[in-house]
Amino acid sequence: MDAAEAQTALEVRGVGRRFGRNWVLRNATFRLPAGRVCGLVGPNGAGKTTLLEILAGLRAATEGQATVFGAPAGSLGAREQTAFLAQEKPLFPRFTVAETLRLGQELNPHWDQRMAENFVRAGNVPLDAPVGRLSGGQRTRVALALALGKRPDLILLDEPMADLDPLVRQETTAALLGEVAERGITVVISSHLVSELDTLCDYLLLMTQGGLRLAGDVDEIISVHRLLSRPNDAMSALQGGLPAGLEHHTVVEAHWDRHYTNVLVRPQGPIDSTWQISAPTLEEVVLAYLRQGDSIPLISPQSHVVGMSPESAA
Ligand SMILES: Nc1ncnc2c1ncn2[C@@H]1O[C@H](COP(=O)(O)OP(=O)(O)OP(=O)(O)O)[C@@H](O)[C@H]1O
Repeated sequence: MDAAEAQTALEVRGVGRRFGRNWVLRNATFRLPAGRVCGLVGPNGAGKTTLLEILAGLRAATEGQATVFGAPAGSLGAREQTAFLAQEKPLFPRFTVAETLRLGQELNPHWDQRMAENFVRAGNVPLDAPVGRLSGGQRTRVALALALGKRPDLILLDEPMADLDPLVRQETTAALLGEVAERGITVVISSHLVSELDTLCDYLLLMTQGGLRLAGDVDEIISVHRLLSRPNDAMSALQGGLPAGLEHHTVVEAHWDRHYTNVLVRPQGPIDSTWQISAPTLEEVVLAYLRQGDSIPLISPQSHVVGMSPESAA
């Protein structure tokens, strides 16, 4: 394995999945560098769970290939390096927390008992309590301890915090991020909590029913976008088309309120001085792409897969 490969956690080439006659995922192509915390965002039904299950080796792709640290997804080599946590957190309700961790130890040859125990203790989870009697937050801690105890290089999380109250979610997220940063673990975490993404991840994959729309470093994604605003000119507001003077830029979304025209663009050169220009937040960028499901994809250079043509440049 050469140096460039060693730094790649995931390489996904033209991956698609069909259920019956319906394609739910088509031509997903991206690379995820190792050591990143990657948010996976998209509307209901965009195929996030399907993609995570393919990466975890729980489901076969109908087309394309995915590798995990160079090993084909689903192979023993890939599964040994990967921990997957589904939204339902399947745990045995009658097992105590200690018994659950013991099971983790039995099933995983590289199990780190001390780390798993410390992780549940730090969340005030009693080791002798049956899992079925724990709160949602405590159950999430136990499920995360099982994932971390395996000492994986990659953790795939499917909306693990969706059912937690904001404070517990914040606390659990901080604990998880602390552990993964210390161990250099790569994380892919799907989430609908767009406003919390910037505290969670430093890399982003955004998919809609039309396919992958954004892939890349969060700072890079934000830096190639601008929010433009100027008082409405009556004609363009009436016509509702592309605001005049933006033909050379990639317009992600334009909308008109009573007084202003507001546009999110990927500038392709100087912007006309009639616009007020500001930098968008990650939330503003993500919401615009979610609303405009078919915008031109932005796959950052770091996310390009060698030998595959990027769907688009900035
Ligand atoms: N086993 C299956 N058989 C048939 N269709 C399926 C199956 N699993 C998923 N689908 C369909 O595939 C599509 C994508 O589902 P998936 O769960 O991957 O989306 P998602 O982006 O994770 O959605 P959500 O945000 O609601 O969790 C959905 O339309 C779903 O109904």
